[in-house]
Amino acid sequence: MEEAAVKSDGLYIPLIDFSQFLNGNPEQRKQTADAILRGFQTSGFIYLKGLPVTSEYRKHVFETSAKYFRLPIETKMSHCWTTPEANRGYSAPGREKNTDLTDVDAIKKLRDAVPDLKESLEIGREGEPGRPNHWPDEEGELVGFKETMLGFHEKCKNLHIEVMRAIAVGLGIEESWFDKYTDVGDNTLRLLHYPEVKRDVFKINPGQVRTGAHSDYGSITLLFQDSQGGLQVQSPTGVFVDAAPIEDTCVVNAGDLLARWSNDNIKSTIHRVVEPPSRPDDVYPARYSIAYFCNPNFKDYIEAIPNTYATEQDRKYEGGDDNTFGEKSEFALHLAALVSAALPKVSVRAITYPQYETRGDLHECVGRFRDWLLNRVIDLEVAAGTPSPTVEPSVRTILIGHSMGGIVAAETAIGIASEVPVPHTSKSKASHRDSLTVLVGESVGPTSLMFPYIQGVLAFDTPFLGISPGVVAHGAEGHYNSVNGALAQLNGLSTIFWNNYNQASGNTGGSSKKPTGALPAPETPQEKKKQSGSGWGWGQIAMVAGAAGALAAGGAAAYMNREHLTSGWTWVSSHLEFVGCLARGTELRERLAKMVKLDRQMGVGFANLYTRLGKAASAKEVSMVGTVVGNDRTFCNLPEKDKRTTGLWMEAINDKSKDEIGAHMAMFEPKDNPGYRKLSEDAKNLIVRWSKNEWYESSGRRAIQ
Ligand SMILES: O=C(O)CCC(=O)C(=O)O
Ligand SMILES: [Fe+2]
Repeated sequence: MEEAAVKSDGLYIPLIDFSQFLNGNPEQRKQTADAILRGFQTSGFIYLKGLPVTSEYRKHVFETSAKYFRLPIETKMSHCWTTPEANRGYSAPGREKNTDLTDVDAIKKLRDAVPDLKESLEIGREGEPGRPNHWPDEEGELVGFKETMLGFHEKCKNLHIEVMRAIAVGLGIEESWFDKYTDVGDNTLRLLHYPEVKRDVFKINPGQVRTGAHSDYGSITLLFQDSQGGLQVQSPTGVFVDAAPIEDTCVVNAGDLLARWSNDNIKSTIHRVVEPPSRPDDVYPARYSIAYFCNPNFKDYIEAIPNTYATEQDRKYEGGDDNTFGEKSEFALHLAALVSAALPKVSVRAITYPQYETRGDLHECVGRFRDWLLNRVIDLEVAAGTPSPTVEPSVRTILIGHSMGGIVAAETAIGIASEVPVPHTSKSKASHRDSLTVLVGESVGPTSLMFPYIQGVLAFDTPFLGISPGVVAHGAEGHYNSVNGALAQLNGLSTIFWNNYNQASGNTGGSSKKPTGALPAPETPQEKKKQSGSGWGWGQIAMVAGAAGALAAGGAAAYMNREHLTSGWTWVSSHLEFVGCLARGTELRERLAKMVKLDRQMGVGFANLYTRLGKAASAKEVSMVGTVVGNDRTFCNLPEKDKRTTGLWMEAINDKSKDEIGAHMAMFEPKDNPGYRKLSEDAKNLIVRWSKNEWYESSGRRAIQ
């Protein structure tokens, strides 16, 4: 039933007859499912035959693809790939470089030196709001192109559903377990063409490849290759082994997401495309392949698949990405609903920024967030059909950040606004003449220039002035101290808290009063495993975004996650750069002052809703500071009561929480925060207050796809 498709250097890739799963009896189905799962577990790759894709149909799709690539480059460039979010359209040779590198400069260098020798067309789910596919005009040879490709997209979508069912059967869980993740079909069909290339090119440049070594990022990839060859898969010993074409088969490999989703039971293996196996001629012929990259539905919450771990302890990865504002961003959605009801003239949307993006250096993170925000707003403006979005944007954004996310949100707003001349009180009539005049114009209405237009920054428990000494002090919450200790040991970071402590106590003295926090307990092997490469982040940014005259908000997460507090060094160091911004006292105060200025001069609303402990909290001994009365306990350092320099700070009392970090984390959990309703109301009222202006009054709610 199972043969070897590839067997070399310790790499074994099985060739499996999928018809035995699709049409077989229960025993055949189970055996086939087991073989499929085993293949994914051992090499991360399998070959499937017996597919519901006839040779003629396959040939037709490949021929249609070849016709497409024969179009002149200018024609193909007319519908080119634009943003990673949309991931649709044509990519010319040299645009993409497949690699597992993550450093932007290093990738650029590599791409310049050895660009992938390929071109491609990405086709996403047709009809996804705000993300249209970029189709070529259907003329001549290309008549019927769209229909063919959408038909194949659908065919592959069904194949994805069936392969995931086989994995479920192999794992011994409900066969339909994955169906709820695969029904939408948030998958990408990618037509690939590797143009013919002189043999010398590979000789002259030893690093030259057709597609650089990489792993795929989604759940599974269905790869249809022609007969030329060149695909290689990395063996356990690090050797690249040919995964030679076998007629009428499909190569299926698991991606990074499935590896993580399966608690690393399944492998996501590195592969690449090189020149075909040696031939006598001087020119390697063109190669065509078609990859179908599968993902769970983009809206889905992802956590470990059942039966991929024995006990809770064995679960290596945290679920989901977007649980700061409640498990499925409920708070963001709830708030969007409240705001929507209060602002009936505009459409309101909540959009969450992916958690994994909030890493590393603060300024780089802000840059990435800004790019993302810009793309999202452009998508919304395009969907709304706004004629000139940069002159008269119809989208207004409220950035909403939790914890450190508030700092990202504030930095983003400051950055965007700094490119806008401060408006004079008298408006020049010339300002709306054309977009260029407006952009460089000196005296214009504030609303016409900022793009994306930020209406407000709403922060939740953001330590704009650092973290309160009570949080770091050695006290009743024993295990939290390990991380504080770890933080304190790290160069530079020790000042995060102590600067603020000094400030709070009026002590401007030196570093002699640093805490001598205990180092974290030695990690268990389990914990170690949990941290290495797991990719969880301390933060996430969530957005509540509106469209077509609406609002958006972005923010981030808990930078201290309860479960991760005990994990010590790795946690701290992996986010060191980012958390490090808390150590820069002057920068902290300047940031706040800039936000206040933005509020006053440009009408960008700004507030920080900070947690304060209520009835459940006891007074707490704070070493070197004294005693903090129970209900004075906050997570954030509070400003002196001068709103002119620090903006609006509103308390959000939690009567259930016994400690500051608990309150900080439970802000958006109704069951752990009795003040949740009030918090939501306060947040809504602020957004409504900031948004009820001329723009709002002149809006009419428009339907957005
Ligand atoms: O063209 C191929 O055979 C493989 C392409 C690939 O691995 C990819 O695009 O991710
Ligand atoms: Fe790939």
